[in-house]
Amino acid sequence: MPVLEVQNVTKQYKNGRGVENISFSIEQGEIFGLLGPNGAGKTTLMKCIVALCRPDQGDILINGYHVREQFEQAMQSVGTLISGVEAFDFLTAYENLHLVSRLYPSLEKGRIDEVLQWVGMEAHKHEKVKSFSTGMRQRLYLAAALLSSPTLVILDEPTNGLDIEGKLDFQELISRLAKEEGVTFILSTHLIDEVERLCNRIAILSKGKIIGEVAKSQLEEGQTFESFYMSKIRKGKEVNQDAELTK
Ligand SMILES: Nc1ncnc2c1ncn2[C@@H]1O[C@H](COP(=O)(O)OP(=O)(O)OP(=O)(O)O)[C@@H](O)[C@H]1O
Repeated sequence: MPVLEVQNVTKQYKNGRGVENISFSIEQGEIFGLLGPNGAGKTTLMKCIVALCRPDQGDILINGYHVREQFEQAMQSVGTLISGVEAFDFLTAYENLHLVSRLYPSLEKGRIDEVLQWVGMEAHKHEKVKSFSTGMRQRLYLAAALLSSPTLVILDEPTNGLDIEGKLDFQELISRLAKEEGVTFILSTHLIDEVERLCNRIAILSKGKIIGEVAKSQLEEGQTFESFYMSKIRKGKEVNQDAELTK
């Protein structure tokens, strides 16, 4: 059974933007990259997956549970880092994670320290979040996403604001969790080197639609995720230009 199934999902905002008829599924242990230009619909789709946004049509299943009808069961094994979801500034890193941990009564003692160590924030755990840099906040959000030992982790531009070392540490952590613990990841990012390094499959969103999907194993000789991405984006532009000309 796939960890995540997105079936014909459409979400249209009042201004007509959003995502249209999106379908894909992800198997356990995959690192799935969601790529696309600014405004393509990546965050919207991720928000739909974790029910921060209600699709107009379509179904989303996590480990076989319907996100809409079986929300609690579906979300039990999900960790998320989605733009726009903030920590409490007036609490420390540890206190913020402690607050999140109350959602998961069966967490082991010491788990907060463990995830803080993973993301390199142990030394700052008793500092208030209001004094944190963007990168430190991002590390804290990642720690929160991993706190409950989720089997599916949804990361929206997770290395935004991280320094070089932070990025590399993060990439190592994701690879390790996927390989050793079988954790499944969906990752949206604009950093193509991150995609090449981490992802085993990608989907390309453009103007709310999927215009390409490929696994690393399906790439032709000499082809990279970057060249696949650029070929799809260029093709999309040509199609749009042709449509304009025939209007
Ligand atoms: N709450 C909203 N109300 C109206 N339109 C919205 C809303 N949120 C997003 N949009 C629009 O929907 C489209 C998709 O936005 P979304 O944030 O999902 O894109 P994205 O691929 O995550 O972009 P980026 O790479 O810039 O983060 C954009 O055109 C955006 O302007």
